Amino acid sequence: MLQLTGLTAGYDGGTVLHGLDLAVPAGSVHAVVGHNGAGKSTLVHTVAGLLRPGAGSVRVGGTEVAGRAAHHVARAGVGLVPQGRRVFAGLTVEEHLRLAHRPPPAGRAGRPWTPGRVLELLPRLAERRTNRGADLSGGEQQMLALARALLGTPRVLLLDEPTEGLAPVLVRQIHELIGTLADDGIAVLLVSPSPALAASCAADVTVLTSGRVTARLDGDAVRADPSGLHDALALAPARAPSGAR
Ligand SMILES: Nc1ncnc2c1ncn2[C@@H]1O[C@H](COP(=O)(O)OP(=O)(O)OP(=O)(O)O)[C@@H](O)[C@H]1O
Repeated sequence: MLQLTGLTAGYDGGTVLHGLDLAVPAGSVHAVVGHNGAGKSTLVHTVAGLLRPGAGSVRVGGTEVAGRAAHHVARAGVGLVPQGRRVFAGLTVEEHLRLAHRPPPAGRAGRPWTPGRVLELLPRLAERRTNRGADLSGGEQQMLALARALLGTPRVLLLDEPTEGLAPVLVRQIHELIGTLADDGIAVLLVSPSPALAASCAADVTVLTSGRVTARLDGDAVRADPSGLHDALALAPARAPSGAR
């Protein structure tokens, strides 16, 4: 469902992603794990159309979207849950959901996501539906960011550090939710510095080091023995050299 080939991207200072190849089939979770500065957010932003790639291909269900604007990529079926959640402080949960709801294009397979359906999936948000973004806990804000992305009925969901700063009980809930969404047919690409998140729910795990793939592991193998993933991360430099190259 999501196919990246030779993806290269960066900023004015230079190249951050160096020819990345990666695939996420429908109904599966692919985790990209890497230290701070490895290029994880750059990867997510490039796929989402927020950053123009220097070279390479981004295919969503076979359609090329590399270099297209973010609204076009969203229309092609890519949903983004950004790092830091970015909910609106002054809008209520209901208002967020109303604003985010976009009926899927004609012919899109699967059951469309509506505000009612996301509130069934996320009952805590239903209880907080009249609360403003500023009054939600970090976990509730994360759920709201996820709800907002689902309301475009995505075929591909990009999750940028979805458990950052959350208590262990919420981290477990997010792991379960990610599994539920993949079971529903969504291709999930999640990026995180946490090997635990990758090991919890991913079918495939890629280690990103200074914008290059340095290991590809099978999720079941990581669950059986996480030492391979820990070794791959230990071999990666803890920090990318300062600035983009
Ligand atoms: N807007 C920007 N302009 C210039 N350089 C940037 C910009 N955003 C990120 N970078 C640089 O690109 C590199 C990769 O950053 P990126 O945020 O993609 O890493 P990351 O793996 O997501 O890190 P973290 O886990 O800390 O969020 C870093 O060297 C960073 O300084």
